[in-house]
Amino acid sequence: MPEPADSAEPPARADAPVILGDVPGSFPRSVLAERHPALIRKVRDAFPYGPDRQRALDALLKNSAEGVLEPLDAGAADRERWEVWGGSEHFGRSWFDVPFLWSESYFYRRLLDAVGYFVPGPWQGVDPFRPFKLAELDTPEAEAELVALDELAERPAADREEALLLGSLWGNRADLGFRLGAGGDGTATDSPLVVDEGEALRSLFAGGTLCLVADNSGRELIPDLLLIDHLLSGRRVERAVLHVKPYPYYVSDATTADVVDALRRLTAATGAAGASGHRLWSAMTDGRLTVRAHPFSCAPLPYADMPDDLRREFAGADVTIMKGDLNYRRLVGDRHYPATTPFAGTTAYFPGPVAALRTLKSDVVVGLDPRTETALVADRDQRWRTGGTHALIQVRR
Ligand SMILES: O=P(O)(O)OC[C@@]1(O)O[C@H](CO)[C@@H](O)[C@@H]1O
Repeated sequence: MPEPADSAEPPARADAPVILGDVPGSFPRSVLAERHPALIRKVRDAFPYGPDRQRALDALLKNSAEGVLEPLDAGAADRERWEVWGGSEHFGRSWFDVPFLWSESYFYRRLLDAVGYFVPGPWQGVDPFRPFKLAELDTPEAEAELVALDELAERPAADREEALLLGSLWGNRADLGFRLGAGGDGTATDSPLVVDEGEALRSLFAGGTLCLVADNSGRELIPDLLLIDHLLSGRRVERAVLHVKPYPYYVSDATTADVVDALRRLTAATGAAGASGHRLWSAMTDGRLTVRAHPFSCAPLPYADMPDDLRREFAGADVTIMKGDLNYRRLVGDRHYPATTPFAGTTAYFPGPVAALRTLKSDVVVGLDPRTETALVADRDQRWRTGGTHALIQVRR
């Protein structure tokens, strides 16, 4: 088992400015000013909420555009948690003036309030994003991806592993929040990875424990589960822990209910996909695959601030895979780093080997070779950072 790394903040982290939402024309500002109102409209259209919920959605729309951040209601079970997570510092300020990670995360928490997710009543526990997540599982594209597994099953295990790893990586493009905005530029193809440390990652599959910190449900979670099945059934890992969100978040982020939906989708399939689904189901029932929904998974903070119990959990893993853009921002810190800042420095605090599998959908990136950065900028100015057209695999042992 690796020794816990030094938790002191590396200089790179402390020096780079935190990303805020206040710069006109910036990506964060477009998320707060355009994606969030679009999301409210979408959720409103998807459910016949009554007048009280409609009014609450109107209030959120207005507050998030021109108001200030306000504490959660007195009765909210997590009111104090949000104070500790930074609320006491940020409440009373504009949504645009606090760290982007903070205001964006708080928006999702407030959206759940507006739709009555946490309070007793007819809408308690009803995931406002569920219709979109379910629709994803039912597309011809999702079907084609499952059918393709039959052919993959014929290939040598090492090839299968590489394909499944890339499937899990590119599955991260399946992000419903991202599709609400100007994000994808429609030219997304599987371009060469801007950093490819896939081999280093695979060398860490040595029969121990894998933590996979999931991102989106549907067409990202299915390939994540297929990768886990491959690793468990080939004894590449002995045990896998899948971290999901304790409540709906960032539109399509996976919750336990989404894991069950994905497993049902797989077990209902024929051929290799169905077989995988049944193996995963058994792995969950016999404890080789466990699902965790830690409250910190929805925290508006970088993982450098993780609580001790979660730190111990990651310290006990032989490798932790962080999926997706948001987890990347939280892993390295949501800051304006020079793109060539070493990944190892920004993740030195992490208590064990850690890997990022991410398509690039926000400004943050570290660990690029200077030539790669120059070529990317020459080709598409800074759009490569946010367009979802590029991806990376980075590892810190
Ligand atoms: O974590 P994911 O699903 O890969 O991407 C989430 C994300 O791209 O969506 C937001 C915009 O809607 C970004 O701020 C955020 O990082």
